[in-house]
Amino acid sequence: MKVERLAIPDVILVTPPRFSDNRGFFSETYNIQRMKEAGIDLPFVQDNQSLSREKGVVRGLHCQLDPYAQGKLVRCTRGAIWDVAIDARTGSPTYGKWVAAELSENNWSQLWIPPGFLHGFCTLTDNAEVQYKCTALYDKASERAVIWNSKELAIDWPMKAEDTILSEKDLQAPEFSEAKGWFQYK
Ligand SMILES: Cc1cn([C@H]2C[C@H](O)[C@@H](COP(=O)(O)OP(=O)(O)O[C@H]3O[C@@H](C)C(=O)[C@@H](O)[C@H]3O)O2)c(=O)[nH]c1=O
Repeated sequence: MKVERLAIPDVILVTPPRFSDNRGFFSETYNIQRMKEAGIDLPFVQDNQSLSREKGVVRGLHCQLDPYAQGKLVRCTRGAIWDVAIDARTGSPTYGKWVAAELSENNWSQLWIPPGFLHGFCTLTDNAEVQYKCTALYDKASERAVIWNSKELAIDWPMKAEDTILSEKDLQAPEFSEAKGWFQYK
């Protein structure tokens, strides 16, 4: 399995092998031992899947507060997305910095986003299907969001604001300064 630590080294891009033959392919998309060797060793308790019908859908930037803070292992099984992780851990040397990776049905990569990060993505194709494993259960009261195009974060999204589609909730999210103190760097 290919393993790459990104500019924020706690964020890890992994690419499991795909074995192709005349029928199609086979792939171990999650193997606890290989993920542990890659540095992803928290237990997962919930699997999620979303479908975004159109290119330009933005979901995020989302997190849950402790004790429901979630690590997420994200992949794209249909189409392509641009996935972004933002370090929101107070005291972290990379606090307020972001990293991104393209995840697609073609490159077969998965992005590990630890607890204490905000997460979001935009779809690069129509009908983008995203599946991700989470280390904590959904807890509505613990959910928090930061605005996707935060001036403070200056995320270099690969599309213009006028081409995006967001939920009402995400359009009303506050600036990153609101996230101060949500998480501590451990
Ligand atoms: C996230 C979530 C939502 N829901 C419900 C609440 C709501 O009625 C409906 C849609 O929820 P949302 O609009 O929050 O879905 P969405 O905007 O796709 O939220 C997701 O965005 C990405 C970026 C993440 O990182 C995820 O953790 C999650 O926050 O699904 C659950 O039942 N369980 C869950 O775990």
